[in-house]
Amino acid sequence: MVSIITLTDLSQHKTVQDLWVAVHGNVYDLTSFAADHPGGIDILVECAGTDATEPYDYAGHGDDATEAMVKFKVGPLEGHQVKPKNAAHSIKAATTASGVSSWASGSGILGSQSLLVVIMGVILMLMGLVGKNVSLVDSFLGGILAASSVGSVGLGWGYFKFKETLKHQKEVFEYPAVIKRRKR
Ligand code: HEM
Repeated sequence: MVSIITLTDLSQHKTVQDLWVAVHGNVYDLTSFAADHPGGIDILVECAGTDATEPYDYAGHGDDATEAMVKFKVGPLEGHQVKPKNAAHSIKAATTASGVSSWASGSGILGSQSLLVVIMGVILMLMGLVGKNVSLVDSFLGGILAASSVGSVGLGWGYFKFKETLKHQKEVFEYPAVIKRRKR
């Protein structure tokens, strides 16, 4: 039977000669590995006897580390709460999606505005064709003027919507704070 390790048990193993750390709900005995740790022995000694999940993630460990740590596993840590996987990614996905959808709905409205503008232009041109007091050139210019003003409003609105999308992404990239691993 696998015995659950309490934080008090864990805290008893905090020296170079007896070095345990907990990562993501499991406790690892890194005594034999510490000297070979690519990130250095000091950092392991610093977090020995504690739940080092946060610094572990912060260091940006990859698959090599995940594979290597299996053989050092002692057992599960008591009271570990499993965080929803890829929470940060879900936030990013949701925020980006909302940004994209607002952009998409923006362009949808832009599309209908353009249609409105074309209809207005056509009406004005037809007025020019049938009307006695309006010349074809005047009505055509009127159509262009109306089209460009409505079009500018639409473009301005679309631009602000697009800016919102960028703003969302910036916020997403700012959270959570992750320092990328150095390339070797
Ligand atoms: C639990 C067992 C651990 C194993 C098996 C492990 C393994 C590794 C490996 C293989 C690397 C090289 C980079 C990679 O391939 O990911 C690495 C780098 C590193 N590790 Fe660990 N590690 C462990 C725990 C920790 C802990 C608890 C810390 C605490 C802060 C830590 C801090 C670092 C740092 C700072 C680097 C260097 C990152 C860099 O500069 O590229 N490691 N580790």
